[in-house]
Amino acid sequence: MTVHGLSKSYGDHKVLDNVTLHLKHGEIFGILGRNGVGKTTFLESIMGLRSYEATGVKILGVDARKNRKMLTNKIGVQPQEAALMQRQKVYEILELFASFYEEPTDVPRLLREYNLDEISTKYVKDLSVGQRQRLLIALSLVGNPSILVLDEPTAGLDPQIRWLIWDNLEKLREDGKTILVTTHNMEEASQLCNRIAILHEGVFVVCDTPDTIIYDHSDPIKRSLESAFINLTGSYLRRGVD
Ligand SMILES: Nc1ncnc2c1ncn2[C@@H]1O[C@H](COP(=O)(O)OP(=O)(O)OP(=O)(O)O)[C@@H](O)[C@H]1O
Repeated sequence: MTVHGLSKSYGDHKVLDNVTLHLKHGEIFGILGRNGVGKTTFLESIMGLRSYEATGVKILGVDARKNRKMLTNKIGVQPQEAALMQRQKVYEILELFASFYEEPTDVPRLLREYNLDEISTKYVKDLSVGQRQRLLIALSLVGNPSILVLDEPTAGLDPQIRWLIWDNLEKLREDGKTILVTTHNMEEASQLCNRIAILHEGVFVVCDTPDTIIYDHSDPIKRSLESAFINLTGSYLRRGVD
């Protein structure tokens, strides 16, 4: 996936300023950045969910704007919570989403992998936060996509569920899937991601492996991704934002 010169403004607020990014096949790529910096805007733009200006966005070698329909089947996007019909059962909603695709993933397998099999007959409205999040990720995989795009997939989850999701994402990478993920979790970014880009004031200020970013940008006495992140994006609080 290659994104060239992508810009996005809301009115006169320029959120993304001519950003460029290249994802390698079969990697987990993390996008980090402070709250409100534009991570979701970036993901939703390349997915065609928001308008944008760009010199070029190529996904799986084809122009994303001209091949939107074809790409819909190749990219798995974690649906918004609102896509969940509260009065449907877990397995029903997975089977419904699966019916939209020509070659869907095996629903019972997804239920097992995301520990949803024991609650497959539960109504969506009765699910816990962790169960809902596992269902949303399972739904992003139901079309058997080549590229998976996840916006903060583990936000607000307990360590057990986070680890289950990390394990499953690692297995997907082993299967050759490319995964683009945003996160505020530095452990997740440094352990799971092959490479990371940090978005700050409209541009990616760094794009490299976690180890290189830590080595190049963190304090020598506090070697960590968090220290590198703070050094690259500032330790100040932003008036009206934080
Ligand atoms: N539809 C919209 N109209 C106007 N402004 C918007 C819109 N969507 C987002 N914004 C603004 O654009 C900026 C970037 O928002 P975005 O949600 O992309 O940030 P983010 O990095 O994903 O944030 P977070 O980490 O808090 O989820 C924010 O200032 C936000 O208020």
